[in-house]
Amino acid sequence: MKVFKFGGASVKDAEGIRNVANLLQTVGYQNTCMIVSAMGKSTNALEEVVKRYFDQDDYTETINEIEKQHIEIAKEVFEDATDVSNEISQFFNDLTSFLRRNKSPNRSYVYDQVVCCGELISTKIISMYLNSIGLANEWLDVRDYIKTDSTYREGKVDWKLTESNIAQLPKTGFYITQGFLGSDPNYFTTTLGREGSDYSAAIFAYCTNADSMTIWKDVPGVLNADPRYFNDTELLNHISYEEAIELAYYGASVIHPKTLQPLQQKEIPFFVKSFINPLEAGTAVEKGQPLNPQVPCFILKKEQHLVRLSSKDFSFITEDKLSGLFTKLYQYQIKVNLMQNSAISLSLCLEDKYNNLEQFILDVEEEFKVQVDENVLLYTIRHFDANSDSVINKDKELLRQTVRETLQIVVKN
Ligand SMILES: Nc1ncnc2c1ncn2[C@@H]1O[C@H](COP(=O)(O)OP(=O)(O)O)[C@@H](O)[C@H]1O
Ligand SMILES: N[C@@H](CC(=O)OP(=O)(O)O)C(=O)O
Repeated sequence: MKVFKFGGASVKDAEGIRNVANLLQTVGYQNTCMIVSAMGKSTNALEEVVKRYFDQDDYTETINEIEKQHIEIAKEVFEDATDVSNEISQFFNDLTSFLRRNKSPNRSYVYDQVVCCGELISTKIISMYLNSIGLANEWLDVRDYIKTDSTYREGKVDWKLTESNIAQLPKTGFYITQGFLGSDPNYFTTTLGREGSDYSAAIFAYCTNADSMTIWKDVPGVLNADPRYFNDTELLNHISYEEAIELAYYGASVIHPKTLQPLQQKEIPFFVKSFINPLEAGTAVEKGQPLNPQVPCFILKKEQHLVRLSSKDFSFITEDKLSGLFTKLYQYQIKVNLMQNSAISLSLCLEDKYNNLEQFILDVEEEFKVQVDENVLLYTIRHFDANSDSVINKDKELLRQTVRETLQIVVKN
C-alpha cells in the first residue's frame, strides 16, 4: 500500500482535479490510499461561517457562496453534474440545519462540525469524478478510522483505536478519504489542527505499514527556503527524517510538523513531489540521509510577537517564576518559538494563534514590566554560513541567537 496526499492547492479548481486524474494515471493508483484536503481556501471560507455564526451575523450568504463555488467546479469536470450537485447541496443543507439546531456555545466544537465540510465535499467530488472516468475507487469517511479525544480543533489521535480501525481495510484497492478530520468517542467530528492533512496521510501510512508516502505540492519538493519569500532557492534532493522534523518545526510550512514522527518510527520512505511535474524525483526523506545539497536553509515565520519581561524589583527571574510564566503561556495556548534570558529579564518570541496575548500580558504585568513588539518576523537559518546573514534584511534586528548549526534572528516587520 502506498499513501498519497493532495492538498488544497492541487485541487483548487477543475483544472487541478483533471491534473490529479492525469497524475494518477501517470504514476499509478493501485493499492493506494489517497488523502485529500479541502479545495483551495475553502477551510478559510468555512472559518468565516463560524465567525459569522458566533457574531450573530448572517452566515447563510457565505454558505451559499461556498456551495456555488463547489457546484461550478463540479459542472466543469462532469459531463452530467446532476448527481454530484445533489450530493454537494445535501452537505450544505446538513450544515445549515446543524447550525440552526445547535445549542452548544463551545466554539471549537462548532468549528469542527462546520469546517469538516470542506474535506467531505472535496473528496466526494474527486471520488465521483475519478469513478466516472474509470479510476475505480472507494470513498471512505475518515471519521470511521481516525479516532481522537474531544480536543476540538486539535484532536489528539487515539493510536490504538485508529490502528485497529485502519487494519480492517483490505490492503489492496484504491481509497479516497479526507485529510484533517477525525472523530471523538461520541462520533462528533474533530480536526487535527490547521494544515493537518499531511499528518492524516502519515497516520494512514503508519497504520497500513505503507511502502511509501508522497505529498504532492505546487513546488518541486522541499527547497532550502520558501520561494514566496526568498530568491534563488535550491531543491533539497535528500534529507533525513531528523532534518525534515527540524525544518518543519522551525516553520518550513511545506510539511506539517506532526507528519514526520509516525513516518520516522516505521522508517517509511517519504517523498515531497510536484503535482505539476509528477515524474521528477522531488525530495526523498529517508533514514540517515545527509542533507543533499549541503546548503543553508532559511525559514521565515511571520506574525510573531516579541515580549520582554523584566522583574520590577530587580529580583532574578528564577525557575519558580519561569515555571509560573510557562504554565500561563500553556493555558493561553501561546506558542514560544524562541526564548532568551538574562538575570532580570526574559525575551520570548511568541505565536498567538488564538488571540490570547493581551489577556496573558494583563495577567503578568502586575509582577513584571512588559515590553511588546507586535508583528515581528522570526528568521531561522539551519546550517548557516558566513554569507547567510546577507540574505536577511537586519536593519531593525531585535534579537539574535545561535544554537549549534541553527541561527535565529528576530527583526521588526
Ligand atoms: N522549504 C520550503 N520548500 C518548499 N516550499 C515551501 C517551503 N517552505 C514553505 N513552502 C511553501 O509551501 C507551499 C506548499 O505547501 P502547502 O501550501 O501547505 O501545500 P498544500 O496545502 O497544497 O498541501 C509552497 O507553495 C511554498 O510556498
Ligand atoms: N483544509 C485544511 C487541512 C489542510 O491540511 O489543508 P492543506 O493540505 O491545503 O494545507 C486547512 O486548510 O487547514
